[in-house]
This record gives sequence, C-alpha cells and structure tokens, in this order.
Amino acid sequence: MKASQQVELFDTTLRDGAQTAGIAFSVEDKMRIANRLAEFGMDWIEGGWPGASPKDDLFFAQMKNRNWPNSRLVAFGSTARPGHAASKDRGLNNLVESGADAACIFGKSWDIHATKALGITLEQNLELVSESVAYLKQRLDYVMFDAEHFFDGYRASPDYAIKVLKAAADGGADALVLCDTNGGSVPSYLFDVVREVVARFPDKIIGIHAHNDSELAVSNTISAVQAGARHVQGTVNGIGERCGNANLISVIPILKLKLGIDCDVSDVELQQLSSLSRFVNEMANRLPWQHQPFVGQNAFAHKGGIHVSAIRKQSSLYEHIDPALVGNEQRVMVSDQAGRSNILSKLQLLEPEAGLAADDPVVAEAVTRIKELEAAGYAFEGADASFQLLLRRAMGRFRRHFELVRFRVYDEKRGHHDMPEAEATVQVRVGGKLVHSAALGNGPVNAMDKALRAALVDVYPGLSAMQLSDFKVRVLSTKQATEAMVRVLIESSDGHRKWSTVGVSTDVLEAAYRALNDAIEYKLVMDQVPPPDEQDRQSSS
Ligand SMILES: CC(=O)SCCNC(=O)CCNC(=O)[C@H](O)C(C)(C)COP(=O)(O)OP(=O)(O)OC[C@H]1O[C@@H](n2cnc3c(N)ncnc32)[C@H](O)[C@@H]1OP(=O)(O)O
Ligand SMILES: CC(=O)C(=O)O
Repeated sequence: MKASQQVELFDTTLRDGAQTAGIAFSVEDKMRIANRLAEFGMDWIEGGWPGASPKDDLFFAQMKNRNWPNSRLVAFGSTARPGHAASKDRGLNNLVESGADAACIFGKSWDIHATKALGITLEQNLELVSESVAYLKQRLDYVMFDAEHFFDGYRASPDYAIKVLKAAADGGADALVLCDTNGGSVPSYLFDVVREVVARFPDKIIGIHAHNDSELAVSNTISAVQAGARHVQGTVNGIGERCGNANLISVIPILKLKLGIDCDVSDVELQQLSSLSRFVNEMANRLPWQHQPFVGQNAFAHKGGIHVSAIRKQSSLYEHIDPALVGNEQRVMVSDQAGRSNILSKLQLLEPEAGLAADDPVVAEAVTRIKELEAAGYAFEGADASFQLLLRRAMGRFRRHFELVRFRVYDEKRGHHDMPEAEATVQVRVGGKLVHSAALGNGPVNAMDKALRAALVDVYPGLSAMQLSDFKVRVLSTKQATEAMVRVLIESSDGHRKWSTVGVSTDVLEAAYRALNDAIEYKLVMDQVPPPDEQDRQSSS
C-alpha cells in the first residue's frame, strides 16, 4: 500500500455478495473473481467463510498458492459459539488454518442481539468478543472486527455499543468495522456516529460496512469516510444480502474523482472499472444494469436533442465525469427525442467520410424521417444498422442489392403434441434475374430468413456466414386493439460483428421481413459488396 493512501478497500463480493438471492458462484468462479479483484488492486479480498461450506473450504485450499503482490486474502467468520472456549472453537480454528492473510469476524454490538439471538448476558458477549479476537490475533497478523448492527446498537445503547468496540480493541483488533447491517441508517446520523467512534479510538482503523436497504449504502459509506473512516467494505455492483451492499463500483470513483481521496487504485486501474463490473456480472450470471452509474451502458448515453447539441460543444455540459476515466464511453441515441445534433453525432461515428454540416438538408430530412418512423412504431435506439441505412438513404448513397418479388410462409402443425413446421418460399430479383427459393425452419421467421439468404447466396456468397442471433417481438398498443402494430428487432452476426435492425407493421411477418431485409442490406454494405448492376459493370470493365 502506498504511503499516501487514505482509505483501504475491502471487497466482500465473494462473501456478502455470495449471500445475494439468485447468485451461486462455483469454486472456479470464486477463484477467477478473486484473481481479477487482486489484478484490479483491492487491498482486502474476503473470500468466504471457511468451515461454512465445502465450496469455501476448497476455495481457501486452492488459494493457498496465490501470488498477489498488492492484495490480501481475508477469511470471514463469527466470534466463538457461546459456551465454547475460543481455543476449542472449530469456527475460529478454521480461520486460523484457512491460509488467509487476515481474519474478519463479526460479533454482536446491539444489546438485544446478544441477549435474544445468542441468548447470553451483555457481559458474556463482551468476553466472547475480546477472547475471540485475542485468540485470532495471537495466530494471525491481522484481525478485523465487524461490529454487526453497530448503528442500531448505538441508537439503542451507545454505551454498550462502544463497550463492544472496546472489547474488540482490547483483544487486539487492528480494524473496527461499523456495520449498518439492516441498512436502515441515514447519512447524517451515520456521519455523527462514525465521527464519535473515530474520536474515541484514534489508534484504530475505523471501517464501514453498509447495506443498501434504504438505497443509501453508497451515501452512507461516503459519509463515513468523510467522518474519518479509513476502511471501506463493499461489493462489485453492490450485490449482497437482501438489497445488497455498498457498491464499490460507485464508491471508488466517488472517492477518487470527486473527493480526491486516494484508495490505492491507480488511474489506469480505474479505467478497468467498467470491465470489472461486466466481468462480475458474467460470473454471477446477471444481466448488466444498463443504467448503473459510472459503468452502465446508458451512464453516458444522451437522448434529448438539447443535451446532444450541448455535449457536442463540451461533454461536461451534460456529463459529470469523463467516461473514459472509468472505462466507459459516451453514446448518442437516435429517437423521436432527437435533433440535428444527434444525427450529426451518429453520422460522425457511423459515416465519418460523409462530412455533413448541421444545416445540410440531408440532416434535416433524416431528423424528419426518424420522427415519422418513430411515430409509426419504429425504435432506432436499439437498431443502429437500420439507422445507418436510413442515413444512407437520406444522403442518396443507398442502392438496393435485391428486390423482393413475393414471399409466402406456411406454418403447419399436425397434432397437439407435434411441433409445427414452418416453410417459406421467396422470389427475389437480383440484377436482371428472378431467383426462387424455399426453406424449412423452426419457426416462420427462421424459415423466411433461410429462404431469403438461400435465394441470394449465389450472387452474394458472404451471406452464408450470416446468422440471425436474436429476435424480439413487441406488440405496440394502438387505438384499434384488432390492428395492433408489431415491432420486430433482429440481431444478426457473421462471426466478426453483430448488428441490429428493426421492422414495424401490423403483420408480424412483414415486420420481420423488413428487419431481415435491412439486416442483409447492412451486411452487404459493410462488406462493400456493390449492387449487381455495378458488379456487372466492374466485371466487364
Ligand atoms: C450479518 C451477516 O451477514 S453475518 C454472515 C451471515 N452469513 C451466513 O450465515 C452464510 C454462511 N452461514 C452458514 O453456512 C451457516 O449459517 C453456518 C455454517 C455459519 C452455521 O450453521 P449452523 O451451525 O447450522 O447454525 P445456523 O445457521 O442455523 O444458526 C447460526 C448460529 O450462529 C449463532 N451466531 C450468530 N451470530 C453469532 C456470533 N456473532 N457469534 C457466535 N455465534 C453466532 C446463532 O445464534 C446460531 O446459533 P444457535 O443455532 O445456537 O441459535
Ligand atoms: C458482517 C456483516 O456482513 C453485516 O453486519 O452486515
């Protein structure tokens, strides 16, 4: 740790994060996450509770050969079971034998928890805390004490809550971590309590462990730091028991970028924040929260025309930080909320060589067309490829690669238990030629996609690499319920890239055809395949 460090980071993704409903890390997941957290530069990585499950035992056994230059592994546990001498307590001995660099044990600091949950006297609880900490401290270099329910305990009985901290300090605890276990505290109260504790224990590192039940875990953590806490516990993406823990993905940039508080994460490591967040989501098998502050896909996405106009002049007019600092990027959305600035921004990204100015009639036409289409049910926000084709059409730079003559799709089901079979026939004109094809599919859109590409693949062989990778249908409400509009979003891929297109109609197959048509045209445009008459011209010249 650097001398200038003011706050140490304690990650409990693998312990409190593993207590999240719906998350079940395997031992391999835990090892990958632990190593990634160490690479990122977390000071402390709480790996789990040795002895609580075979998974955690295996994890600690496997981590014995870790090689982390800057991070230390922590084993979590509780004070000894009441009635057991610390030296005979299996739980404490599991921590000692775990191979971790440090232990973090929780103990009761709310009087009612000692008497109700543990069923012991207040005095016995103080002994339990000091003896458990002392036993560990004689065997491990570093021991942290999580004062469970500290803020509720302090409200109920400040004297007793402080006595518990003193018992841990007397036992030799290196850090006293104040837990807002039920997540019910507010920042102003928490600030005052932390300040009081910091004043009473000037020689100890005071830490904060906040839960998010009132959606205040990050605010509470920041308040605690402002009141003098020097150790911050939290998880990646805020996962954790019930509503989660303080989200380190937000806490870290707030400390570093807004408060100028150093936390042993270099500027280069900070740029890994977005990818760390994505990585943990992958491991936890969770969809990313697109609006997640700092790292979400929409954290720096601009939709309103007024906003886009301003950020084109200076990003900070509508962005609280430079997204690159946390490894994120600015996005401009195109929708019915767009103005010319949105279009120009997208143009610069998608068609940089077009070089259009804000007053170019093409830009105005594109804005009008987008608004008309969005009013008719299109949504270009998630369909960049259709949007790019729209721009090319507006610029007069689009030429069809084929023309549909007709399609017909059958869906046949032969009995209650049989899966239906879909068959599509398609007729297209490519150059001067009429081509006819048919295909079977596991659904009507799949059959249509196959038939369409089968008709085109002789002329455009690159289409054989293309696949429909996702397909979403949304029914749009209209005044006439019998004539609902349907929006189909299609994601295609060719092994190198993915692109999305959109089609809208009252007929789901027509909507799908429009999206498929755009998907194929886009692939050909991106591959710089000329339309057939140009091909003829090029091959005869
Ligand atoms: C605030 C927190 O997040 S604390 C961490 C919570 N995390 C977890 O519980 C996840 C891992 N836990 C487990 O795998 C299991 O609960 C184990 C292995 C730890 C214990 O399992 P069991 O022995 O079957 O006990 P069980 O879970 O039913 O109950 C917990 C026991 O610990 C006792 N206990 C609770 N806190 C403490 C403490 N600080 N010190 C000592 N004992 C404690 C409880 O009183 C209870 O004992 P009792 O059964 O005699 O009443
Ligand atoms: C220790 C802990 O996880 C808590 O008190 O919330």
